[in-house]
Amino acid sequence: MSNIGELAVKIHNWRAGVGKHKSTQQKSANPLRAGAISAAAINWTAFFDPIDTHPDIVLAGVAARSLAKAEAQIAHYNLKDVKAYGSYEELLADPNIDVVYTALPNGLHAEWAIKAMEAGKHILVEKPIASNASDVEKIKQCSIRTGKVVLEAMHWQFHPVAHAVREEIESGKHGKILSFRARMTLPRGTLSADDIRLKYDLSGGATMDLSYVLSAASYFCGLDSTTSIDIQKAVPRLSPGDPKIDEAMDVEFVLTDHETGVEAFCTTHGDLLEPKLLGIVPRYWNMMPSCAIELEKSQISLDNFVGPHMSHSIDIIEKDSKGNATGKKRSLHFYKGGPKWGDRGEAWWTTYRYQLEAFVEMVRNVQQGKNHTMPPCWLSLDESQLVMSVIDAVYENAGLPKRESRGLVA
Ligand SMILES: NC(=O)C1=CN([C@@H]2O[C@H](COP(=O)(O)OP(=O)(O)OC[C@H]3O[C@@H](n4cnc5c(N)ncnc54)[C@H](OP(=O)(O)O)[C@@H]3O)[C@@H](O)[C@H]2O)C=CC1
Ligand SMILES: O=C1OC[C@@H](O)[C@H](O)[C@H]1O
Repeated sequence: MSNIGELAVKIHNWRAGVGKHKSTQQKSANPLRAGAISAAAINWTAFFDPIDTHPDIVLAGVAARSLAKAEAQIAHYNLKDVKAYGSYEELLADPNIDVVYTALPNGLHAEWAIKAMEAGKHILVEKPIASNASDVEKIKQCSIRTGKVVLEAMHWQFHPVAHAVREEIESGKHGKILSFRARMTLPRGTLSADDIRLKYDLSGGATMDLSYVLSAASYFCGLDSTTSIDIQKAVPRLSPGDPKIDEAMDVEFVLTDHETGVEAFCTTHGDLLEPKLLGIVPRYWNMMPSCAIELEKSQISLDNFVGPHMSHSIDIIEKDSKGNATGKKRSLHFYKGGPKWGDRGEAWWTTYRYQLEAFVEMVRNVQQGKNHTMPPCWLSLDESQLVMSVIDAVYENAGLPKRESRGLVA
């Protein structure tokens, strides 16, 4: 799957002429020195590529469980001045590394996020940040204790598209939210049978991997500490090979804001192995992740909320006084700008590049003792934990065991 993401970003970069920006990018006098824990397939897309166009961070190391694998990834991407480490511990022990990115299997995120912070590193952790909400609490406590930055790489929330749609909703001009729908599917055949996403011991499952749909419900419906979450129905399609793994999950839930009394009825659909049409044709045409938000006065649809840098559509259709859709449609596009980034950013920045911009700024703020100065856009651990608690509740309602982190002492 990560290879498809890489191909998509390579096509995007080629179309947008990003190579020119990479070759002319000047680095600051003392850039942050970054290391990757694991030679994961997503490393280039989510971390190495955005580093190339950021002035204040360089890639300095890649660690894998074997030195040969780390060296192979460095050679594959022709990375210059990057050290290979034969274990994650070695990279964490290196004082030359300031910040770490990790795309380990989900069940190892919490353990290595904590180890990284205890080794004095700031860390960007792939989504979902942990196996369950109580492990996010352990990450949070460690971040407070060590004073290190930790950020869940929920990259789409850093893109101007997310902010523009949320601003429309929060403006009040469309009335209250009535319902929310989101879907994301991978056609059967995209994942190999031994993929980490299909292993319970590594905290796999569709609800975990496609946590984007729940994060979108949370982000657009304004889930916060004043909201209650009531899962009404969670229907999994179980893996024939492992009945603890949800290949797919359909969820219906209500988010109630106790301050405003607003109830948002949410439905999400995630499928890691969407059955082929007639058992033969992979449904690639369904792959575009989408959201639909029904408000009192309008319907907002957002296509490709996960990878909006490639292309996206935001359509706002007005409703008449009876609540029926009129033909009046407004279409928006946001490749840069929006309510959070303003003049900052470039139309060719990927979601990952926006995310890196925020991460580096937060690390610099903390290094300068400005712990409460936030980047234009941020995702707090409290927000990550709330989404993780929705994931826990979904598994409970579906009658499936909560995912457990590996290697974490209670
Ligand atoms: N933000 C995004 O767009 C995306 C995010 N992701 C997230 O990134 C993470 C990794 O995904 P992806 O890159 O596709 O995964 P990969 O399978 O390619 O990489 C996982 C890495 O984990 C390491 N690892 C350590 N222990 C184990 C173990 N017991 N079994 C298997 N691997 C192990 C391996 O590292 P080593 O190199 O040391 O052998 C491997 O390279 C997931 O959390 C996923 O949700 C994935 C794709 C897209
Ligand atoms: O962006 C993504 O797309 C598909 C998933 O399997 C992957 O883990 C995810 O982050």
